[in-house]
Amino acid sequence: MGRLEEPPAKGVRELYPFLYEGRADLESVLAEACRSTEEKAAEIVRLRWQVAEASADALMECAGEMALRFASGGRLFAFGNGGSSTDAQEVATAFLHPPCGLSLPALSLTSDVAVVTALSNDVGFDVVFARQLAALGRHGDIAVGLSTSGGSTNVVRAFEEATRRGMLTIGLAGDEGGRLAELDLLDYLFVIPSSSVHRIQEAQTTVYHVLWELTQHALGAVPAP
Ligand SMILES: O=C(CO)[C@@H](O)[C@H](O)[C@H](O)[C@H](O)COP(=O)(O)O
Repeated sequence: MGRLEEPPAKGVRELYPFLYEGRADLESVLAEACRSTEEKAAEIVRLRWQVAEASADALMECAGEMALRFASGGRLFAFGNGGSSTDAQEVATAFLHPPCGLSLPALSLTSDVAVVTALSNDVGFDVVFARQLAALGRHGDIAVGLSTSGGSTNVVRAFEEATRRGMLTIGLAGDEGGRLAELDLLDYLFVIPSSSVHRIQEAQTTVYHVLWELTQHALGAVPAP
């Protein structure tokens, strides 16, 4: 990989003089930003290796369980807050409308603004996912919850509801797993060992894309990864 030490300075000062107003140090700031970008890229590679090494067997086993659920008519429900809410949407989209392989029934519980706001307004944000699972979830379905801290109450409550309903429960968390790890509630918990919310979110994409690929393979829809 080429080094990123040099800032993209050529012509920048001429093209965007307002950027430099009152910022004599901007070039060194840009250089530092480039260096730090390279370090972050290296960190995300390291984290992905760590989670792959620590969880290879669990990922394969989990994907096998997911394939069994889908083959028996199960559906996947994904949920999370903030950046994890859009990750939940990507999880659902990847399973429902993949670039190749089988289209599988999957829904994000973060996507319907009317449902999310009504439940939050009328009942409380803590139950925004649990209430949806109480209405939609059935024995044999799959719950995928993402939380970088592992501590969001609405994610924990959703998993409690999913467990009551006999759903397969799969959590993605960061750091040391937070409350999701402490509660020891889940069938599978994949932890990204970082305290950076952004690095955790980046590594979590790899976890759920690998789960997607292994599940499709277990269903005979795509070749072995
Ligand atoms: O980091 C971002 C966006 O990248 C934030 O929006 C972040 O997702 C939000 O603060 C969430 O509410 C954090 O919740 P959680 O991941 O700890 O469950």
